[in-house]
Amino acid sequence: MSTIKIGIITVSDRASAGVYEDVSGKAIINTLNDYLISDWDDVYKIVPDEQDIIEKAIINMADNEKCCLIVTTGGTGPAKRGVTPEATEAVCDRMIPGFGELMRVESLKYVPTAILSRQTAGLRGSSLIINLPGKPKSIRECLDAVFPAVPYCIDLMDGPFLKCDENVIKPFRPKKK
Ligand SMILES: Nc1ncnc2c1ncn2[C@@H]1O[C@H](COP(=O)(O)OP(=O)(O)OP(=O)(O)O)[C@@H](O)[C@H]1O
Ligand SMILES: Nc1nc2c(c(=O)[nH]1)N[C@H]1C(S)=C(S)[C@@H](COP(=O)(O)O)O[C@H]1N2
Repeated sequence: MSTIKIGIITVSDRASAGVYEDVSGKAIINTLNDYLISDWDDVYKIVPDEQDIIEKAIINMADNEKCCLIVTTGGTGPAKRGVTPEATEAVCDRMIPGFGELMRVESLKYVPTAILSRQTAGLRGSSLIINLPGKPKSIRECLDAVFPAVPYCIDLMDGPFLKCDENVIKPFRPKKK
């Protein structure tokens, strides 16, 4: 069986320049390690807030690395250089707006500025791409909300079966594969 690969893309001018450590990308890896019982490998990249560079990173992880899931962090807000949702939409075949909608609703429990995130999700080939905000604490807040739907989404794309630790996160699969 081929290994499950998951892409993590940190989009931040300062983290990519080494001004600060990328805490958010590592938080994604730690959270997925908590959730998943299945063995998986991360494909990890830090990029600046440049639309073409973000697009190339997503395309490489989807088309070449064959990541079933790609999670981005950062660049989703109204700051002028924030273009991660635009890069995501540009490379996706189809969008799944419910991810962004649910993450914003859940995030409102933590911060009134949750509505500032334009985060979205979409499909490219056999990859699901999900945007998260940049703040380290937003990673778990958002992933806890939407991850229960992720394994079934990947099932429906004929991707690998993601087995989760149900004491940590309960995936919902309406139909057995
Ligand atoms: N990847 C990250 N790792 C650690 N902290 C982060 C990360 N991204 C954002 N933050 C924190 O969240 C704050 C708000 O993030 P902001 O939206 O300004 O993104 P940023 O990536 O820092 O911006 P820029 O791309 O201009 O460097 C930052 O000041 C920083 O403290
Ligand atoms: N769960 C959660 N969502 C959140 C936040 C947060 O702290 N927690 N921060 C908000 C803020 S302050 C901003 S500006 C937007 C966009 O963040 P980004 O530009 O770093 O992606 O995400 C929002 N969503």
